[in-house]
Amino acid sequence: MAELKYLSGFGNECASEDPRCPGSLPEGQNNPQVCPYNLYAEQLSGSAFTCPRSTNKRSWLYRILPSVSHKPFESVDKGHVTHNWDEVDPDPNQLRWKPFEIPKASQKKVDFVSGLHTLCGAGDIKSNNGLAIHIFLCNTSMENRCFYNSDGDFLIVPQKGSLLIYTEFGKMLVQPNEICVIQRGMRFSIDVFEETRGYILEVYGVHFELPDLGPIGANGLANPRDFLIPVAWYEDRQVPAGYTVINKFQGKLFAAKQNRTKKYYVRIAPKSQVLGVGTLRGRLPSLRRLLPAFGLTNPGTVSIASSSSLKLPGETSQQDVSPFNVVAWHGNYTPYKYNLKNFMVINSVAFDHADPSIFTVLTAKSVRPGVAIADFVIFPPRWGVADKTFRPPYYHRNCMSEFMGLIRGHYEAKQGGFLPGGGSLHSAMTPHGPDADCFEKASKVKLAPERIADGTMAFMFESSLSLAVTKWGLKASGCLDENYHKCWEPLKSHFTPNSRNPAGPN
Ligand SMILES: O=C(O)Cc1cc(O)ccc1O
Ligand SMILES: [Fe+2]
Repeated sequence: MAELKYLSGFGNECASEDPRCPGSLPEGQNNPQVCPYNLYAEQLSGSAFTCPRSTNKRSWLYRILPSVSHKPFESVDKGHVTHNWDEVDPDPNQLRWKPFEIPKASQKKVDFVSGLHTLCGAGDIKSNNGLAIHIFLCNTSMENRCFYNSDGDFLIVPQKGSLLIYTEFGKMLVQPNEICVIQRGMRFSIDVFEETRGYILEVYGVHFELPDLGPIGANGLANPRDFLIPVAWYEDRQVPAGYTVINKFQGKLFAAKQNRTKKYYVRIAPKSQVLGVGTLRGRLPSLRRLLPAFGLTNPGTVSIASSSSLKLPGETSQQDVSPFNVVAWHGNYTPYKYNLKNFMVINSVAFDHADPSIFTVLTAKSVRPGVAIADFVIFPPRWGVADKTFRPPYYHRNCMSEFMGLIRGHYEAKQGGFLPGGGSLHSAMTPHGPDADCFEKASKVKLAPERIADGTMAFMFESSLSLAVTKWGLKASGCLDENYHKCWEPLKSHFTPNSRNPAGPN
């Protein structure tokens, strides 16, 4: 596959034309009476029209057919997708999952959508407040079907296998150690190349932002220029077997077939005699302009009908068409991707363990200052240099809920048991921290500058909401590690009431 091109800059106002149609973006206005190349103009609003400029998000898409060209949506099986946070009784225990099992392609073909499994979540989809964490486990590309989410934004973290994502804005290749965000309403279809696994953080009603930097200054953490946006790409592809648009709406799945433009037939009124077929893509006004082609000069004598009963012999009246028919777009509401290797790590260079908020890549803010619906936090490779310090994560209890996943390598707070493709959940105020082995090692080790987490990448979805685990998460996944709590059992008292031992071995 030829290397894909991208635009760059987080939240930028971008503009892109498929090079096959130069000049396809209207000049100086959004809604010309007739768009270049006779495209349709369609706005995708990602914020209320009236949001302040700093949070206002919308894009204009110039496309072969508007998205509204589809048959009615019908409810379909939602598999393991849920927004029911009362499926099982609450469980405050530390939870850990072994790597979630990917179905074998030889046994069952599963694509990204049918491979979605909701693990936990909280909040309310209908009032646009909350989040869900899903695991995707698939082995097959989405074939002539795309997906869009009416409920929220998807932050997708591939862990095994690359994702080639077709979107209305163009194509993105997202490999493990990269992440992408597909915002609410954007249609996408995913090709995979092997048995593929990853994590999704879905937030309802808000969009991800870069965290404020405060005293850090103007640069650092995830820099805006490293966020990549696809360039316009279209296909004018008819799918005789039917193209299916899948929609997640209020937590349930629906499917609709997407129609090619109805053909319009020109007849002489009142005899209903079909004279000929009009353009495939034109709108009615432009069809009227075609009338001279049928030798008709007086529009008063004709009517234009779309009824398939007027079909000419050999004509099909409707065919299904790819939704990736956007020839050009402009705006600031787009999908984007980011390579985690570009994260500029800031950390303690003197002593003590800083809070993991220093590793925040993206945040989805709540209305309470400093309190996130969800943060996406990573634990990237870096130097550990803190003097006289217990360097691994500290023991703690947190009013926030912490879901962790591992893309590759191992995590600094655990010697074993937390594996790539697995996960852990430490709920609100549930105690957790380094396992016994990790504590013993880190409190004895001679401190010197050391590389931490080289070749590894753990991450955390941290939320101010109290997360409920689903039935799939607790039972059906079959991956829950019943022995997780045992990793802290060997922790022993080192209390020496008669010796203060202020600085440990150093
Ligand atoms: O629980 C965890 O492993 C995540 C975490 C890491 C860290 O460095 C400090 C606090 C914290 O919750
Ligand atoms: Fe923690």
